[in-house]
Amino acid sequence: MAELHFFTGTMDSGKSTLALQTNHNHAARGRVGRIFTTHDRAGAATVSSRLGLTHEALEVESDFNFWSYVVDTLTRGGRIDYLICDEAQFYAPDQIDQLAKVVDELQIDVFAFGILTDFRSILFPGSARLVELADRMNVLQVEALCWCGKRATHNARTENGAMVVEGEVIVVGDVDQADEPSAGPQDVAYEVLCRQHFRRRLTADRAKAVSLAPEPLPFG
Ligand SMILES: Nc1ncnc2c1ncn2[C@@H]1O[C@H](COP(=O)(O)OP(=O)(O)O)[C@@H](O)[C@H]1O
Ligand SMILES: Cc1cn([C@H]2C[C@H](O)[C@@H](COP(=O)(O)O)O2)c(=O)[nH]c1=O
Repeated sequence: MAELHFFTGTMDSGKSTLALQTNHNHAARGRVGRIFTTHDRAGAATVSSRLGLTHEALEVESDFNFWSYVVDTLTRGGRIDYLICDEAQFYAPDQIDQLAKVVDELQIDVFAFGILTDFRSILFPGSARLVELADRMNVLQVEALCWCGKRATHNARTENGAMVVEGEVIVVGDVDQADEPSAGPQDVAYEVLCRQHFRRRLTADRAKAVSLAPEPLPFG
């Protein structure tokens, strides 16, 4: 039986790597798939992993219809055994419904990968629909860590180095790497945090500044 799988985790937890590994393993056994993504950091029509793997993909525009695409392909004699869907948090809920229909009516496996919540800690509509419809939901086993060492559960956004909770929902960006110079004044970056430090808006930079300050921070 085909299934709709949803693999989720914070940013930087290995989702795109797993997406490309999943494609590799299925393709190696002669199965024929299609790889989809949208708004990847590496640019349009590309799935990129921080481990250095990249693969060309089909870009999912807002009016793209998975059901029509698959039916058209099969009607023209094409073969599709599975779909890999990266950055699925950005897909519209209707597109997730189309993916579920592809699984049920055409017996094609769908492997979707995406983050659950945005920088405000609110579910992305596409991810919410995946939670509602997926046959299996898997949380990535390689845990991204907060600066304090606890498991990171939230994706914080920083602007001018400070965590923000207002703004556009979709802003493509990356987590700052520890060995890279910190973001410039206009840069938007992301940082994964545990819930406590997300609630307190305590990013690594701010924690460092606070620990150097003479007065302790008055937490409410
Ligand atoms: N230099 C490295 N050596 C080993 N692992 C790395 C390195 N850089 C990144 N990674 C791994 O890659 C993961 C991020 O993979 P990626 O597929 O890009 O994540 P996601 O798609 O979830 O944002 C990191 O959590 C880390 O485990
Ligand atoms: C939290 C959050 C993230 N994004 C963007 C930032 C990245 O481009 C992707 C996530 O990619 P990853 O492969 O999981 O690292 O999503 C966004 O647009 N809005 C947000 O709130």
